[in-house]
Amino acid sequence: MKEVEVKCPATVANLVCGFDILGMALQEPYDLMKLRLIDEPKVYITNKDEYDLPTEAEKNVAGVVLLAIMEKMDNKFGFEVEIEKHIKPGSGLGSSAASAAGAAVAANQLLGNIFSNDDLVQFAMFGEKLASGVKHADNITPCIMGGVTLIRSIHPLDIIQLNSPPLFVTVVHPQIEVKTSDARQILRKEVLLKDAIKQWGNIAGLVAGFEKGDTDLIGRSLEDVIIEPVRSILIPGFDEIKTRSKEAGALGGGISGSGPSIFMLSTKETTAKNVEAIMQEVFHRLGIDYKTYVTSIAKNGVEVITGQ
Ligand SMILES: Nc1ncnc2c1ncn2[C@@H]1O[C@H](COP(=O)(O)OP(=O)(O)O)[C@@H](O)[C@H]1O
Ligand SMILES: N[C@@H](CCOP(=O)(O)O)C(=O)O
Repeated sequence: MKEVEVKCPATVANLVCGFDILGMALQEPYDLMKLRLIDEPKVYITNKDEYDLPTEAEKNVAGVVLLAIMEKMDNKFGFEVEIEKHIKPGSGLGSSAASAAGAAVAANQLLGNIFSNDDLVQFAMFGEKLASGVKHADNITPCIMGGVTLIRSIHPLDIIQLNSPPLFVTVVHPQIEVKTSDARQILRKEVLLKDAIKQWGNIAGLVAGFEKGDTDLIGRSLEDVIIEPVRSILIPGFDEIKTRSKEAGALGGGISGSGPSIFMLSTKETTAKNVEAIMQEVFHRLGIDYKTYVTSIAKNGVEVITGQ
């Protein structure tokens, strides 16, 4: 029986100003997933974690991605899936994307790598549509390809992999769930021209900063005048963490994906650890359980650990 095991990284989508178009993969946390090819054209899902996610293929993001792949291959086979989740659903750390991207990459490995990265992103977007109601690729693309990625367009798909200087990423995940679908519904549908001008200046600055390895430019460009003012209201301690982290030397940061996680970028590990201490102090004082990570940008996306 053909089987593969993959490691599926967490991702930070948006990178503050790039709503739905920018994202990066993290070294930590990550999910594990095992996939086996079976003769029956069905998807059987087993959860090996505490999150009680749906096991029906149509309700699990990994399941819908595999069903899409099976349909493309005329339903000649099926899959058994074991998901061991360490990225809590509704974290803003791309939990759904890790399963969607992991399923696409693992299935491709079992099928002899017949699909391109663009094909895998297209398949994985079925999972994001299920999780958030909308096809967006800013988590699944860095999850599949690693590093920092830009989605110039999803119709047609146009992905640009960006360079990045070595940076430390400090993340705090307050243990409250914010569903991406809810965090999208509260957004205003229209944008003022003056805000749009500021935002596209920041996006261009951020992309240029990553490409040139200009960390000061990255820091100056980590500003969001459209989404953050609305969503940050859902995250206790957000303003204090951002202000104090920058005072401690972080380049900047903001909401990870749709929240509630917050991330900050630093050039030095000591700064990243000081930022972690600030995050811990704030959530401890607020009496909210949390998890923190001091990690870095993952060069690789979903990795095959064992199997053919
Ligand atoms: N394999 C899966 N992994 C994570 N979430 C899943 C999975 N399958 C279905 N879901 C659903 O997707 C939603 C979580 O996705 P989302 O709100 O985008 O959170 P995150 O920001 O952590 O990706 C939850 O409603 C969860 O039940
Ligand atoms: N661009 C999306 C990203 C959602 O990321 P997640 O990690 O919260 O699933 C959005 O901001 O809605």
